[in-house]
Amino acid sequence: MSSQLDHGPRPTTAQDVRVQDGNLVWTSPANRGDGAQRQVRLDEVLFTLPAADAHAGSIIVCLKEHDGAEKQTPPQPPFQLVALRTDEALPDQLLGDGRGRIDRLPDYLRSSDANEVHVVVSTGSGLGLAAAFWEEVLRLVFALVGEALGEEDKEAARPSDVVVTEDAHSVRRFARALGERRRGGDGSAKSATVILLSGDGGVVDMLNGGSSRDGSSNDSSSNDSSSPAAPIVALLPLGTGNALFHSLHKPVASSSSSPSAGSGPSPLVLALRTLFLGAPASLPAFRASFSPGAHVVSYVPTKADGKGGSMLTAGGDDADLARKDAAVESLYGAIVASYGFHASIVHESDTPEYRVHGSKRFGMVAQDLLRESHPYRARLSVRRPKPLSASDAPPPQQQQQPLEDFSSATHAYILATLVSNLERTFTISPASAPLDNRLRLVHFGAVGGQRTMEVMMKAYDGGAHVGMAWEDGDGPQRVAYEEVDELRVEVHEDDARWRKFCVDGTIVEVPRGGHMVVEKARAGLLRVLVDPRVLPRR
Ligand SMILES: Nc1ncnc2c1ncn2[C@@H]1O[C@H](COP(=O)(O)OP(=O)(O)OP(=O)(O)O)[C@@H](O)[C@H]1O
Repeated sequence: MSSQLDHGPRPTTAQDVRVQDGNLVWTSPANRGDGAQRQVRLDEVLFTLPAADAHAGSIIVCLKEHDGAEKQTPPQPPFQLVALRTDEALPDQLLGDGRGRIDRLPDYLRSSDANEVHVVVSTGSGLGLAAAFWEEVLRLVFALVGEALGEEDKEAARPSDVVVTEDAHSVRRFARALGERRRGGDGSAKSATVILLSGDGGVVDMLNGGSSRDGSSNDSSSNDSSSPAAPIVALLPLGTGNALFHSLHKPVASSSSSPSAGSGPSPLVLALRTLFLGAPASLPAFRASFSPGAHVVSYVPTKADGKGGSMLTAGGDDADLARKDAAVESLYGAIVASYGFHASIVHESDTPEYRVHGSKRFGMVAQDLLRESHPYRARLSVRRPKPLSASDAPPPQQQQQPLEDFSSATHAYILATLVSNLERTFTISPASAPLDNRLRLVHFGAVGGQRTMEVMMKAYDGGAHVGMAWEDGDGPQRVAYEEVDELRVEVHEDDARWRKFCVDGTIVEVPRGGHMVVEKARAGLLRVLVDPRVLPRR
């Protein structure tokens, strides 16, 4: 795929531009004869730009998306970039609610001798729309912005390169090469921004592929400064769950001023606004360490040679897949580390057959797992945060709290997370706020398929599962929810199917008696671009 940007779309001239019922309405001179008005929802407006060739005037850039476009006849492109040019004063509503005006290319998007801007197009993510989004939207937005901002910015607004993934290791390879360049030691290291057209997997690959540092830390206050050298990732949510994106944008996702016009900006609209109007922040991360013998489990198509180890034991037609393992000692994550029901769903739904169903794949596999309702046998221990002293200041001696065992020997759900949402509408940790760098545990015991289902459904109800408590034959039960500094899970299962951990979608299997320890990593491994409205107030 070429990294050359040609011209952006020629903007349509718009007159009588106004806001009406949450819509941006205009008349186009070409259509004057039919008197027809055109409109987009205000929620579809990305931002405005100065018109390049005039002292006055503006370009309004919008993104329309079409559900099920591929099923129409003839098939429609799923995205349509709309650019309007007007010489009129803009309605005030165009500047607000996350819509802004770009008068200068932000530093983090300038390709120069001092800064690289990379676009990573992950063709295997989600429903496979990343390449179309790059070609039909993002490439053109960069061209529009460059043209609008003048000659100097036009050059700077060309991304340094575009990486299109060819296999499951492409992003890691890219991250490793980026890390090596940046650690070159010749003093020439550049800052870098990586625009990820992917799901959460792209972030994990960036965290694990590029880092050479020991990032573990028990110091929860160490997130105050992000290293200026840490690369910035910008998220374009083209995966399935997009947990990190939805969690970072949750406070601004439903703040639309135009309730009459729809349900707020789409994730891709929010993402494009953040890309051009955002601010970098240190990305909170954890480190999951595994006992000896642990290995990452992945599957590769093997029609060609038929080799590769044991086949998937559950989750669809597995005839064309072979397992490919790689030893692992530790992994960084920014989203979730889990054992039990969640890890099993992620593992068993990650087949080509299930992937075509988008986020529905999780529910499909969940049904089977709920029927089985396996009681996961493991020892769970947590290290709780040290209570603040009366003066609310940390005590002078920063001694750790002890690891404490949970009494139950069987479990349905053990999940530690740094984010609020695993999908846009699935709120696993309602107390988590963007960038708060607090690790929270959600846990419940082996309570049976029916009750597990009820707990999960409550998570779709804004995270109402965290207060649930009930009585059953084994006595009082509840969904435990608390902040932890460290989590340790030691697995006592004979069948390897139930010895899977999940770290941000990566599946790790341990031998019987093996364990995973999760603790916060120190700040500065990566930075992430966020909507400035979610930055902590100083
Ligand atoms: N061309 C390709 N061939 C094989 N695998 C690919 C290719 N491109 C990307 N992948 C892999 O596909 C996976 C996509 O994961 P990613 O997290 O981006 O999407 P997702 O799983 O659909 O979304 P989410 O993790 O947000 O639910 C990654 O493991 C990536 O390495």
